[in-house]
Amino acid sequence: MLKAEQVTKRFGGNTAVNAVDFTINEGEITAIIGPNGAGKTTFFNLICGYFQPTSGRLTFEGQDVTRKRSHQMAKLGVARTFQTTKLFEQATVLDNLIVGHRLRTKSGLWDAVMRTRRYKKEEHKCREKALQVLDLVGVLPLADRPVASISQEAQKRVAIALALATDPKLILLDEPAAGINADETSGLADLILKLKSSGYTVCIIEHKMQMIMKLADRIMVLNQGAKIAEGTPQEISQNETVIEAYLGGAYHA
Ligand SMILES: Nc1ncnc2c1ncn2[C@@H]1O[C@H](COP(=O)(O)OP(=O)(O)OP(=O)(O)O)[C@@H](O)[C@H]1O
Repeated sequence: MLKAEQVTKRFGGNTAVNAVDFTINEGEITAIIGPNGAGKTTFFNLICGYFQPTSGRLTFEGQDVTRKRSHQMAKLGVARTFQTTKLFEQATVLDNLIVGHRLRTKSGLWDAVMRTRRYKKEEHKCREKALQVLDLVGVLPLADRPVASISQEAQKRVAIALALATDPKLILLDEPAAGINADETSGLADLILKLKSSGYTVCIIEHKMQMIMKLADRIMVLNQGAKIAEGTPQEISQNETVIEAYLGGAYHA
């Protein structure tokens, strides 16, 4: 579905991503792991068009997308989640979804002020879509609650719903389980498996190794910008280079 060939991103003299070859297969859960500063987030930002590579090539469903911007990648079907801090805390869960979706639909200010037929039709569609994705991520009963009043885990589900509202084929999850407890993490892992069984392709950055080992079909390991390994969870957990660079004693303990 998505292919990176020799993708490199430099910031001044710092090579954040260094000649990475990588494939995301349709229908799979692919994970990117690696120590802090390894280049994981930068790689995500390259895939979804927030950054353009310094060199190398990206293709999505056979189309060259190396120079595409984020709104173009969103249209092609690539969405990423943001940290929950990007939610409007005082607004309700549903309004967060509607505003997020409206930012991506077609009506302009004129339509909104005049409440044209197009605007009303889009508004209705946004609302329907919002309710549908809130149901999918399991927070529909919280739709009318202000975001500030719901749990961290529920907020993380809302952040995922926000990405799903754009109807992506590929969804990129950036540390979805950061800062939540073990029970909540397991609930979130179930949701990610549900996304896969609903037909989404998932790529995930996560530090919680147990979760990744359970979820991922394939894992890529980055270290200092370079890919040092790629394989199934079992292959990765036995890979000497990975154990040395990242997993260390902590994983085996
Ligand atoms: N916008 C930027 N401008 C300059 N340097 C950047 C920028 N974004 C990232 N970097 C640098 O690129 C390198 C890789 O950072 P990146 O955030 O991609 O790593 P990461 O693996 O996601 O780390 P973490 O797990 O801590 O989030 C770091 O040295 C970082 O300082």
